Amino acid sequence: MALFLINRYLGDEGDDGSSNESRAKALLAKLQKKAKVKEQQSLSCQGEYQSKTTVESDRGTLVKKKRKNKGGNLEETKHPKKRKEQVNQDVSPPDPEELCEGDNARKKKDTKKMQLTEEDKDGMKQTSAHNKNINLQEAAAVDKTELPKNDDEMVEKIQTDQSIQDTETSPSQTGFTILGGFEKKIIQKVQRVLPKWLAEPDVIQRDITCNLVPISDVPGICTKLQRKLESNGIHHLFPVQAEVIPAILESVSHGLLIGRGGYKPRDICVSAPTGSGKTLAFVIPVIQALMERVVCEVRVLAVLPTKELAQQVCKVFSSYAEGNSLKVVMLAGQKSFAAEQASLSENRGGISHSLADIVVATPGRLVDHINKNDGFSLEHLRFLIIDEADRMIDSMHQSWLSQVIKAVYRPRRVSEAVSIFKRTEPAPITAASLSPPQIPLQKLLFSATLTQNPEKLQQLGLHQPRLFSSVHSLSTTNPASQERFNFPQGLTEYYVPCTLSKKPLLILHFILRLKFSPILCFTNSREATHRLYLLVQLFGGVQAAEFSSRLSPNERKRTLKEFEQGKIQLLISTDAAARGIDINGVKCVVNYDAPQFIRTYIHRVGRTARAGKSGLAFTFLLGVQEKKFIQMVKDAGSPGIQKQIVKPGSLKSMEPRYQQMLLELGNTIKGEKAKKRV
Ligand SMILES: Nc1ncnc2c1ncn2[C@@H]1O[C@H](COP(=O)(O)OP(=O)(O)OP(=O)(O)O)[C@@H](O)[C@H]1O
Repeated sequence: MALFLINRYLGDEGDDGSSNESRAKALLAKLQKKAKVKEQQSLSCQGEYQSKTTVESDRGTLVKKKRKNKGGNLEETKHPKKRKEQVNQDVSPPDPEELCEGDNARKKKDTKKMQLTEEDKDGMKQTSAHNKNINLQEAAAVDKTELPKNDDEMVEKIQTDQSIQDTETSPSQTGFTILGGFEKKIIQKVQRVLPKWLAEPDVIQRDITCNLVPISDVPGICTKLQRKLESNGIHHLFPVQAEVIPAILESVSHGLLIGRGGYKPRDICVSAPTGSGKTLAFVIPVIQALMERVVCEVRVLAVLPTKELAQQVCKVFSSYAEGNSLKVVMLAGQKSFAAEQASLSENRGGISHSLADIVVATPGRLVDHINKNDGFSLEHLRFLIIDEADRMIDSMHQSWLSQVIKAVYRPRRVSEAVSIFKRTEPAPITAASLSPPQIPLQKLLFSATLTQNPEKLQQLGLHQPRLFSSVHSLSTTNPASQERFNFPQGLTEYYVPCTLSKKPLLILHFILRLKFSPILCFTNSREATHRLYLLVQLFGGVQAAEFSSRLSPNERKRTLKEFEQGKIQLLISTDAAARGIDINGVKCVVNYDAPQFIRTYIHRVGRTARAGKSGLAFTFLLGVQEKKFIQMVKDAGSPGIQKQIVKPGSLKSMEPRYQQMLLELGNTIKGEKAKKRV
């Protein structure tokens, strides 16, 4: 028995009425199909039966007999099928319906047969009752044999059958009370309900160029850092920085030990477009918070998904930590484990001393140090920065976060573990003296595509989170079928309809004829990246390079540097360069392979049009991809993606060379494979 029913939000698919309508239509079509099969079976069974029964003349006699019995029912004469059924009853041959009908019809018939036997037993020979029974039998016969002429009739028939079944089993008829079971109810549609902090964010202006804030107007930034910013060519802060920097600074206004009013500070989440300056939004306040520290301990940990991103963020931290005696260490596997270990701590007089204030790490290497490096302690950690937070949530299966949290609350030294037995000077007892101050751990999350899925965010164990977002469309009940994001203001998006074989020619056309350079070109796999790179190399005339996990970390570092220096015109990459990478001067991004997910698209195209500049993004689309892709981009809140047609004529002159190149490519790939085997 159902005691209660939980209506649960089952995702976005079922939200719109149109999908319900289409489901109903599909159901109806299914029912109609079943009915047709049943109809055909019934007809074929009747055919079988007809061949078994005797000649037509017999039927005529029997019909007459029946008319006599019933006082000449005109209806009967109008329906040969009904007549046939009556013949069956009178001569009692095997019922053709029984041969092919389902259980329900058989059940109905059995019930009626049972009724007749009871009457006989009781000696009820009243003619009226008998006639009534015959009429019932006739009705059942009509019900069984009358076939619908069209689909509507069939649906009606199914409904009538259902209602007959319902009345047959209804408790009022049987006299029994049926326990349990479910009443048919319309399932309530459940809307997604966002928690208040997600539904009502602090709004960030998304237009960078019109909303620059002079550094001196932003409260809390110390003069030392103001000067540092200016010396780095930054005179105004971007909207995300003007909002988030004071919020973080406020949480450390009473020092590193307690938050405002003695409470644990709120965690901060930031969702702002690509290239809007999120890195400085955490670097500046965190450096300022640590400037007054006396003992060197790891107080800031920034976690990033890739080596390249860790390197980039480490560089920004180092630039602003310079001159403040703060030490920044990177744990991303660029150096050997032992070298990283040596940069983290040193042993003096048998005691391990930290050599790092700020650690920038990738999750894998971080976990290695937590588990294998005794000199690495997170017990003084004050800020945990999670950049590219949505991606980091997805990599939570590595359980890096739970390991960090465990390390934060695990005392390093045995003496500190038993500090409860330490003698303290007698003093008046207060709430504060009974619970010694603890360093609060504050989480700072940043992403251009921060998830609004509360279940995913819950994995982070956020404390009274506060969201800063440039997406305005959030509401407590979100009717939108997809999450919406903000695109950089200066970005212009195009899609180029094409065929698979024309794609390489198109990219060559973009670079050689249209003179788009430098181009950052994305494919969907490292194999595709390598093949396209070889093809462009064979064609000649273009300074190209590839960027994927085929390359060693050092090769990747060098490639990015050369691309930034303008030595590479075309960088062909996997999604390894899609997130966070800040390369100055990328004017054009090409999605050679259309991305499958909207987040991937947003991050890829976000490598251009950064820091308020303008940029172009082209996506090559095959005919089958067009509709779905354009809808996906529209649903995500894109201001508009335009069609860009490249006429086949403009590629023609490159075709002979291209055909020759394809043959050469085959040989090159064969050669590479042979080399690998050796
Ligand atoms: N106030 C500022 N004035 C001028 N340039 C700035 C300012 N703040 C940041 N920048 C520059 O803007 C660029 C983009 O910044 P950043 O990499 O922090 O963006 P982001 O929001 O983290 O982007 P993504 O989401 O792609 O990681 C960088 O080159 C940075 O130096």
